[in-house]
Amino acid sequence: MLRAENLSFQIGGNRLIDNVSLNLLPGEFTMVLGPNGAGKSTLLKLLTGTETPQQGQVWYGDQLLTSIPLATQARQKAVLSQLLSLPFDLSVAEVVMMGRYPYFDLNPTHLDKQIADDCLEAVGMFSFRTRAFASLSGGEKQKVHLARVLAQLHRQPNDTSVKYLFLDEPISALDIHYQHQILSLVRELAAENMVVFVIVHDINLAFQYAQKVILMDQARIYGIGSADEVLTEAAIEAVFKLKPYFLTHPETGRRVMIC
Ligand SMILES: Nc1ncnc2c1ncn2[C@@H]1O[C@H](COP(=O)(O)OP(=O)(O)OP(=O)(O)O)[C@@H](O)[C@H]1O
Repeated sequence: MLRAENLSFQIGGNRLIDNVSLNLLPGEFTMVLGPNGAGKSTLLKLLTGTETPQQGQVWYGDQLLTSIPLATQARQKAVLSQLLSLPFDLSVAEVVMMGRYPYFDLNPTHLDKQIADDCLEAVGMFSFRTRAFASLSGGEKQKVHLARVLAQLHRQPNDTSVKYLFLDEPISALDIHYQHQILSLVRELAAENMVVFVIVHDINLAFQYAQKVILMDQARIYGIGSADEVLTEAAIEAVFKLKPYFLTHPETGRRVMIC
């Protein structure tokens, strides 16, 4: 389990995260929603150790995140941030292989190459493996970075340890087919003893995929629970300043929102 207790974080007197506590369970697909500037990406940075809170602590299992050696963290935790450009001129295969860096010393093994290829295949990008990463479209870049984090958390058959996957708007550049393909894939991964924390803006995707929703507003958690519990008419009006209408999906019966 991931446990965050009373996290607060400010920059120059600006409170970006205000006394946030939460538990994230392995096996549970958590989606994080909220308006622009609510603090979603900042919360992700605090939960992954990219930023250090002025107040509060983050625990991975029974260990404080700050006490876990970075080499260990690199094998249990993967992060996809919103920034997709790279400072170097790398091929697609080389970008995905970055996800395997925690596992080899100088040269990737045959297994590392196989895992990288499999992850590219999983996101529909295997045929691009020799292309220059910089030459890809925005959506193609996003898929390659997804393959990189999948390669980083790839499990060996006897590995049952908890893994932690953090994705900041991973489908923002993807067409509707790949939005669903990637979220289905991530849901399958969550079921394999993985803590999954995914920031999205699409409320209907949360109704469809999320097992837990965290709705953020103004540096705090506005609501946490199932999508039906959290994404209510009152909450959406209060947080997004928009009146929603709810329909019922004709086949699945789940809630669908229109505005
Ligand atoms: N380095 C910084 N200095 C000052 N303010 C910052 C800094 N980084 C972020 N902020 C502010 O903190 C707030 C939260 O930012 P954050 O990126 O966490 O929002 P978000 O919920 O992820 O938004 P979005 O949906 O637009 O991506 C924003 O108002 C942002 O302008």
